[in-house]
Parts: sequence; structure tokens; C-alpha cells
Amino acid sequence: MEAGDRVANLLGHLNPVYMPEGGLRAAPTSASSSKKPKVAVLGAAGGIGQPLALLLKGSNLVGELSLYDIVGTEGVAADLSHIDSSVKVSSATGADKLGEALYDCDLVVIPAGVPRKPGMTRDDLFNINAGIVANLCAGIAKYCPGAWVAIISNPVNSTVPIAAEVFKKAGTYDPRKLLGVTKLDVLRANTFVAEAIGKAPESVSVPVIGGHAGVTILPLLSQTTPRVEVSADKAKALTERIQDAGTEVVKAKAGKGSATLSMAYAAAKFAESCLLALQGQSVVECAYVESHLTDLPFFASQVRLGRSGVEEYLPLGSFNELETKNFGALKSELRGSIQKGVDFVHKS
Ligand SMILES: NC(=O)C1=CN([C@@H]2O[C@H](COP(=O)(O)OP(=O)(O)OC[C@H]3O[C@@H](n4cnc5c(N)ncnc54)[C@H](O)[C@@H]3O)[C@@H](O)[C@H]2O)C=CC1
Ligand SMILES: O=C([O-])CC(=O)C(=O)O
Repeated sequence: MEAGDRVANLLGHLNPVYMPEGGLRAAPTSASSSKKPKVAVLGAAGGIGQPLALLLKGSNLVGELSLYDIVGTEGVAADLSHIDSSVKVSSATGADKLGEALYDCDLVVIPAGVPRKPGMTRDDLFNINAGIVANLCAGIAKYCPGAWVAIISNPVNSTVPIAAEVFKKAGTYDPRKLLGVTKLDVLRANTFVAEAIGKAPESVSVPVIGGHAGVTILPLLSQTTPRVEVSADKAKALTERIQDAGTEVVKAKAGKGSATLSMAYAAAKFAESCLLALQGQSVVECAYVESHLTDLPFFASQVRLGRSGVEEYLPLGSFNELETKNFGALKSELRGSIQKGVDFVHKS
């Protein structure tokens, strides 16, 4: 077996949906004669950016991968460009090259910004990351105003509202195409619940709603597929582990950042869902989006993605006692984080 085939098999094993049979060596199809999407990764030289770029370089849904960072982009691009997949890799470094990176993009994924160190909350990143996300979004409004935008940079509860306000100011806001990436919470919930009930993680699906920080992360264990029966104590413990999972990784990395590999995997899957939706397929994902499902202006929930972005909000369903209590508890923190993001754009 050749090295390329082994990589293809590995990626196919990781995600048969976005790495269909044939993986990196997939034969051209009739669809491949039409222009495949250009995907930009902003923050591409970072802990998330590099493995995310690797996974997207192996995706047969991507036409061009545009890598952008303020430092080190060329090395990452040179390295990836030796992989024998048809995805074209381009790179640009520094603010004056942002336009080049974003030109003609269909999907922009943003993992740019600083990560947590032990003892910090995600909100502690606001002072640095708010400005980074606002500047990058101003670039998106200027150079690829029709692109889908997937935001990873923390605090997601605030950076997505920041992006929305920047786009509104520029007159380019389309709420259907602005998505906060909360998929890692879903992967964690699936993994931890599967462990608890002795099932394969791939066979478990847990909706996670709310936001992406501590108590704002609300796994709906009562809506797990397949149905799980765990004691109230176990459900509480599982919920808390899912809420604190980012901190678990920050502690384990002991000052060397936060989740990067699992996040890159989650982001690659999420990006693939967006690209499938752009092709006209209907895909359900959990994402943090502008929403009218609750009285909060932004809320993470299951949404149906289609060609024009978020096309349907799936109902939240009924909550059990623990979920009802946790839903009440998340509202004031999430509302405050949203307002903080909105105020940042209007006061700066
Ligand atoms: N949404 C989620 O579930 C998760 C979010 N994160 C967040 O993702 C962000 C990135 O994390 P890591 O990749 O580990 O950090 P990192 O520090 O390893 O990488 C960040 C990259 O962003 C670049 N960067 C900084 N300013 C920039 C700018 N103005 N334009 C373009 N690039 C710029 C840096 O040069 C660096 O290469 C953090 O804010 C982290 O908290 C991390 C894990 C999960
Ligand atoms: O915990 C962090 O700072 C990074 C993150 O958002 C996560 O891993 O969920």
C-alpha cells in the first residue's frame, strides 16, 4: 500500500462522510469539472490552523485552500503543497495580504487569536481576540462579502456577535452565513456519553445548545440518539464534564495552549458540512448563530444548512429537570457576552 493510500484510508476511517472511498486519490467526477470552492483559513500557522489546513488539503470538496496568518504561513503552505491531492494551496502573510487571501473565497474559517492558559476563562481572551476578529471580518466584508464565515476564535459567545456587527456596519451582513463553531462540544458530548453507556462514539449523537463557554454549553442528554438512560447524578456529572472539557485540555497542556487537534478535526468536519450545503445538500449541524428560538439574539442549536446558509432552525425539543435548570442558568451569562461583543464594535 502506498503512503498516500494509507493517509487516504486513515482519513476515510476518521470521517467517511467527507473522505469518501478513494480519499485523496478520488477519481475526478462530473461535479469536479465545475469550480470547487475556495476556502480560507485565517490563523493558518497556529495550533488549530495547521492540522485544520492538513485535513482540508485532503478533502475532495475543496478546490483551493488559502492560508493566511500574520507569521509563518509560507512554511505551512510549502509543507502542505507536497501532499499529492488536487487541492491548490496558496498563502499570504500580514495585513496587507489579507485581500489576496480572501479574494473570491466561498468559505472563511477563523481560528486566529490567542488561546487560554491555565486559570483563564475564555472571556479573558476578549481583549486581544475581539480586535483580531473584528479586523478580519472587516476584510471579509470588503474582499469576499458573500462568503460563509465560520468562527472558532474565543470567546465565541462574543466574537460571533462582533462579526455580525462588523458586517452590519459594512452593509454585508447575512445571518444565514455567519456560524460560530461549537462542533467540538458535540464531539465531546458524543464521546463522553458513549463511554458512559458502553457504545461506540460514532453511534451516539447528542445535541448541544446554548453557547461555547462553561455553563452556557448545554448538552441535551435527554435527546441523545440512541436514547440513554443514566441516573440523575450521572447526567449531572456528564453535563459538567462536557461543560469543562476545554478546561480539562488547557490544564493537561499546562501552559502550552488549548485544544488544537480535536478542534481542527471538528472544524474540518464542520467546514465539510458547509461545503456540502453549498453544493445543495441538506446538512444538520449544531452551530452558534443569530436565532429566534429563545429570547437571546444568538444561540447554538441544531440548524439545517442548505445552499444559502442556515435554512431551518430545528426545534429545541423538551428539556428534563436538569436541562431546564441549566437553561435558566446559562441565559444571563450568554446575554452579557453577546452584549459585550455588540458594544465592542459600537464603542471602538
Ligand atoms: N471554538 C472552539 O471550540 C475552540 C476555540 N479555540 C480558540 O481558537 C483560537 C486559536 O487557538 P490556537 O490555534 O490554539 O492558537 P495559536 O496561538 O496556536 O494560533 C493562533 C494563530 O492565530 C494567528 N493570528 C494572531 N493574530 C492574527 C491576525 N490578526 N490575523 C491572522 N492570524 C492571526 C497567530 O499568528 C497564530 O498562528 C483561540 O482563541 C482558542 O481559544 C480553541 C479550541 C476550541
Ligand atoms: O477551552 C478553550 O479555551 C478552548 C476551547 O474553546 C475548547 O477547547 O472548547
